[in-house]
Amino acid sequence: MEIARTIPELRQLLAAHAKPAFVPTMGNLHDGHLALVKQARLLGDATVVSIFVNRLQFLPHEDFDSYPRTWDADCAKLQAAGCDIVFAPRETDLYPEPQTFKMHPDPALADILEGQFRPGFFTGVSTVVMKLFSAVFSGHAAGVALFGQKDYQQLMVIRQMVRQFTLPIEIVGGPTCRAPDGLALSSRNGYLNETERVEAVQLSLALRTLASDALAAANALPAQLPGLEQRALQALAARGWRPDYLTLRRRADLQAPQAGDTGQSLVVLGAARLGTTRLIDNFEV
Ligand SMILES: Nc1ncnc2c1ncn2[C@@H]1O[C@H](COP(=O)(O)OP(=O)(O)OP(=O)(O)O)[C@@H](O)[C@H]1O
Ligand SMILES: CC(C)(CO)[C@@H](O)C(=O)[O-]
Ligand code: BAL
Repeated sequence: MEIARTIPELRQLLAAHAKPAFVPTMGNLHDGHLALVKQARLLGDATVVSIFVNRLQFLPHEDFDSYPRTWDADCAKLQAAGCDIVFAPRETDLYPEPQTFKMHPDPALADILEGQFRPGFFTGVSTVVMKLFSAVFSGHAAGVALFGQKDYQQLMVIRQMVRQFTLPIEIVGGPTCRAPDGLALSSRNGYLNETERVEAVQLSLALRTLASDALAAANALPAQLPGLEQRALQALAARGWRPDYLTLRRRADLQAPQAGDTGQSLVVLGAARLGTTRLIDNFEV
């Protein structure tokens, strides 16, 4: 496994390869990341994983400084998973000058849900992903990049960006890896204390309940949905959570369902704080 710190180093390592398969991460790797890496190995002729905690996607009060940085453990896991190249730029390698030129994703998709509660988040994400794509894929006629469905809205924003800029990159979504109790794996799970870790699965259970209540509503769904969502929010709040949103949306555009939308076209998504930890999750209905 090779390690590239700078874009020229990365490009040199990739020069002999035809189709990079790329997994962008912020490090502190878990089995969800490693499942993407294993999938990537089947899809390209060089597997590249980036590790970069991107300041641009964090609000000033968020956890940029405390975000776990676990370089040695990450490298050991990537080596064992069969990664070929780790791209771990320093901030000055990726942002040698202030990033005044930014991506502005469609507000209809990016200013709702995560974007409502983390304003500017998807500008930060899509800007760094565009920069990472440029570092990894320039000079390549084909490539593939993999993202987890745990970050459902992020995957949609990136798909839209790639489509609208006709980048020659296939975007592949990997299923959400879960702990045995059903909690979605996430780097931020490491912030939870023992009691919170036991409680944490309740976010996914609340989403499952919302999904099954919504299916039971059948044709009455558009009228009943606000009440069902409110009930789900209150149930989590009663357990001590501070939910940002628990909602049922259309998979196609993350807008509210309309009469006639069936289960297969819907997704439940949620974000909530337990203590100081903010968790997100979703299920396709
Ligand atoms: N449980 C999971 N299953 C599958 N993919 C995942 C999972 N968790 C994260 N990913 C994916 O891994 C990639 C890198 O994510 P990231 O490094 O932010 O990890 P994370 O666990 O999502 O951390 P965070 O706590 O910041 O949300 C993203 O595409 C993300 O969707
Ligand atoms: C895609 C990403 C690596 C961009 O910083 C990040 O948002 C993440 O880890 O999901
Ligand atoms: N996995 C999403 C990255 C973030 O929360 O900043």
